[in-house]
Amino acid sequence: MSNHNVPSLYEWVGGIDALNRLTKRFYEHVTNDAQLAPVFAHMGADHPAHVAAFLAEVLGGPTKYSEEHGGHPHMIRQHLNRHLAQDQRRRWVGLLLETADELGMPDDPEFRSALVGYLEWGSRLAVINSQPGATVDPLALMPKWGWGEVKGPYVG
Ligand code: HEM
Repeated sequence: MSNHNVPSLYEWVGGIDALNRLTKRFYEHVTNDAQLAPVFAHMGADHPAHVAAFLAEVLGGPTKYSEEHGGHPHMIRQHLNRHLAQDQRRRWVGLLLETADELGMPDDPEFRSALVGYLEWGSRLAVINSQPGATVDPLALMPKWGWGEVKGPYVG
């Protein structure tokens, strides 16, 4: 397969319908999870769809989250001052992956390692941005995730 024909992670997972199925089921589980339910007690009915649109854009799909939902700065703002803890972050990632298994999402090692790489990276940023004193760069670019590397060491 030439590079030109390599599908994006977005295409591989099954597009926006698959991501909507994933986040809908995931947040159903979240509301029944002792550790996570309190964190998401005030989320709106659109939260799963917003997170699906965000993931879609990160994974190489349509740029709807940037165009209609405020892009990366808006997402970061949603995490400010929430004092998220590592055990909550770990549960969030674990439950999302369990939900992907439950729904029969692609489970080839290449896709899952790329997905886990993004979820680890993104969820750790969410924790960092939820601590006191964190600020939002209004020009923050949307992360883009592909099949490979994390593009170098942490620079803050
Ligand atoms: C890769 C990791 C993550 C992504 C992509 C992500 C994505 C998002 C997005 C897109 C929003 C804003 C939704 C909107 O526009 O309405 C949001 C809000 C939020 N996120 Fe995250 N998030 C991540 C990790 C986490 C983790 C680990 C936690 C906590 C354990 C968390 C807790 C929250 C909360 C509490 C909100 C606000 C919900 C509300 O409206 O009340 N997030 N997240």
